[in-house]
Amino acid sequence: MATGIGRIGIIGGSGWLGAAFAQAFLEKGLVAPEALTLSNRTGSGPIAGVTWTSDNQALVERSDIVILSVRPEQFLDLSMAAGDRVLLSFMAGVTIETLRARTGARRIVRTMPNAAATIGACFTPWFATPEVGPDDKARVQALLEACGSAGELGSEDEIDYVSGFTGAGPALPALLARAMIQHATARGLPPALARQAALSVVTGAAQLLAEKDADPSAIMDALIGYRGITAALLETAMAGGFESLIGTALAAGEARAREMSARSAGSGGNGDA
Ligand SMILES: NC(=O)C1=CN([C@@H]2O[C@H](COP(=O)(O)OP(=O)(O)OC[C@H]3O[C@@H](n4cnc5c(N)ncnc54)[C@H](OP(=O)(O)O)[C@@H]3O)[C@@H](O)[C@H]2O)C=CC1
Ligand SMILES: O=C(O)[C@@H]1CCC=N1
Repeated sequence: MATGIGRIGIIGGSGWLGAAFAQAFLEKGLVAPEALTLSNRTGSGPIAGVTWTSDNQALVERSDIVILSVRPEQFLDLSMAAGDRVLLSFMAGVTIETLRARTGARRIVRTMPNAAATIGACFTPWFATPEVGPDDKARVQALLEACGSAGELGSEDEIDYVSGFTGAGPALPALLARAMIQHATARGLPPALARQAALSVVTGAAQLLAEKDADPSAIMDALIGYRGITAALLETAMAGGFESLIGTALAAGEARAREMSARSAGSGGNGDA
């Protein structure tokens, strides 16, 4: 192995997540440029000093850990045999069974990062098959922590749940910010100021909630305790079903992840390629 982490290959290394993790590995000194191989269909990309290829099997041969970061539908057109390497998948809705059937891998880790990986603020849950030993689990944890934090899940089933949760990342907070911008603009605030106000509310809240021991309920209770404006706002949102709607949305994300998993299953295997 080139370093304690080993040689890393990222299939889809020029994509949103693949490039974010590749940059973070290099910036944190976790992986040396000569130990990092990235692929896409053109065999070239914007990250310098590493090896680029369009040959995914060549990438596999140069790697100890292979990260799969193509879109689920692109995976169905992709051919590679992982052998004994650790295969770490970022893909939503592609099960361990499908990964095993299509790549021959047995040491498989499914993960669910999100778009905040680009700013190193992504929490990535992961689940590993029993064949992944403690040393490789430690490597996986270190690789994922390059873009934020990470934690092991107890079952693959939980990956489908978190796909619409951690995987969606900024999506629900962005919806909240947009709803605030739309309301404030309709109320007559200048659009630029409405945008600045809404984004500062959401990003300021994120920073407060990132404080150690921050408790969303405690923050709400403290503000409701004034029995004034925030109490009116929060109690109206809760009485209107805000929390139950968030639950319904998360359940819809989970259901879609399961549909995608079912669709990708039985798509055929070429693990001996
Ligand atoms: N983006 C997100 O927020 C999240 C994404 N995910 C999952 O992560 C995975 C990657 O997503 P994301 O980074 O957003 O996707 P992108 O579309 O940004 O990246 C996909 C990458 O795959 C490359 N690619 C496509 N086909 C092949 C191939 N046959 N061989 C090698 N490379 C190929 C593309 O390059 P080119 O077209 O040049 O070949 C591109 O670099 C997806 O499966 C998604 O479900 C999970 C959670 C959150
Ligand atoms: O929405 C998606 O399908 C991808 C995977 C999870 C988050 N983004």
